[in-house]
Amino acid sequence: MPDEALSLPRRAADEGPWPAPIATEPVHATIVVPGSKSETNRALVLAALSDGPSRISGGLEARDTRLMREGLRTLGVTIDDSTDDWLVTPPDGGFRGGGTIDCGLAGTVMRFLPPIAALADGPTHFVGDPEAEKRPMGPLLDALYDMGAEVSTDTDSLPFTVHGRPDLPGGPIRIDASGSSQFVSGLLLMGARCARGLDVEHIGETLPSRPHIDMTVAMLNEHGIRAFDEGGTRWCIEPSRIVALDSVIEPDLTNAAVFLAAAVMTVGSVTVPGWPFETNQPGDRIRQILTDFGAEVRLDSDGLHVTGTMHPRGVDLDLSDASELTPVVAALAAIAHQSSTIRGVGHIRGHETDRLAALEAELNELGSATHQTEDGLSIAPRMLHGGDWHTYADHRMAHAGALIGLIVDDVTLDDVTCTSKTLPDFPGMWRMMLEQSAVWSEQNVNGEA
Ligand SMILES: O=C(O)C1=C[C@@H](OP(=O)(O)O)[C@@H](O)[C@H](O)C1
Ligand SMILES: C=C(OP(=O)(O)O)C(=O)O
Repeated sequence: MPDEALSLPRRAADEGPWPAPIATEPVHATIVVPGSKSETNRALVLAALSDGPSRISGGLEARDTRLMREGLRTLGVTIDDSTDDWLVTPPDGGFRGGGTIDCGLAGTVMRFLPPIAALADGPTHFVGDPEAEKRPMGPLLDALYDMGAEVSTDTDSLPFTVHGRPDLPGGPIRIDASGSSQFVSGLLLMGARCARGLDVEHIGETLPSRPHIDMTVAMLNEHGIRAFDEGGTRWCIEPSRIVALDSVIEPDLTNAAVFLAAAVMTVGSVTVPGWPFETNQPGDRIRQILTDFGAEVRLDSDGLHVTGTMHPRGVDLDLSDASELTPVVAALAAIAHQSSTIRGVGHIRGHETDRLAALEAELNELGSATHQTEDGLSIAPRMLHGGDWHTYADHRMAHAGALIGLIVDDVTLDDVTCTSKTLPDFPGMWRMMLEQSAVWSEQNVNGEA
């Protein structure tokens, strides 16, 4: 179980059932979204593997990134995160074994740190939340074994122990990454530190979340590492030092999605400042998705602006590249005026929870006609009603429930504190969004009078 010291402060008011606040007027708000989880955890890992100290600015302060920092500290990395600019100093004499790393429910921690532990001078034990023990790990653990590390595990999932060696050979690896792109990213991030480099070939039928692999390759390039991407399913990395580099983290575009979707839910408008014009984050796909629903979407130097429409359309989307968006998209689809189909996301049965089963169960509990397909969901328009919404410890299930609760009376989440996985204070941000909307409404009505 997670060490209490690792939990972010949770507000007593947010513990226990959380009645999702209703939007008494359309949402009109500007929401500043904290740093990207995916970029923050890659930047931390690359800084730890680099040839000198580096700074990370705008890093996300949330449970997943805190677990990553604690995990790296266990491996001997020094991280000063007492100010907003984190200073990361790699260990002098190589990575240190002998510790236990808590992965919580963080995919990036459980998939990015075992490859680094494989370079350590002793064994590292990995544990996680009970839900984390259901997440796929087998292909990555097999790959570590093929690279020259010993791995002890009873179940092919958490908990397990990686017996590292500083002279890890590496070499050619064949891996089925159809369960998670993070297997590939985790290997590529440390590949240059293997004695023979790494030659990773994906041998599965499908490869989800490809933009996240592109993000890994792009960040490796910035650190002076060339990962030759051969045909999109094979990546070759020469052994080399990893050049230390200061980095600035973009806002988390996937976390922004729930706030932007609030504009569509309530026929209001939301702005997210600092939206990058160019990015490797798959969350950027939300711009096209909300346009498909019928929203007006505009990107300018002030940020991304979304204005909702009275009659949101149904959508037909392949979300394999941006599967993290599925819960928020499914919530919107449930209130759209035509049927929707979401495809290409079978692997999210192995995310924080089985998201297809969870969305089917919770949406139908509120009166929806949602069905799982082999690789996604079909959602037909129905009038929704209030009820209990289970979050299954999944932050994005909480986002979906909160969204529906904006326009459907009496939706109560069993737990909202799970949102601290990637946002330090989602309930506070949600309340602030509604408070801003009330002020906007008052000013607007007064302005018109
Ligand atoms: O590498 C990353 O930062 C991520 C990759 C994706 O994982 P999957 O490929 O398992 O979907 C994504 O869903 C996850 O939220 C973050
Ligand atoms: C799938 C997700 O997270 P993780 O990094 O734990 O895989 C997510 O954030 O939607």
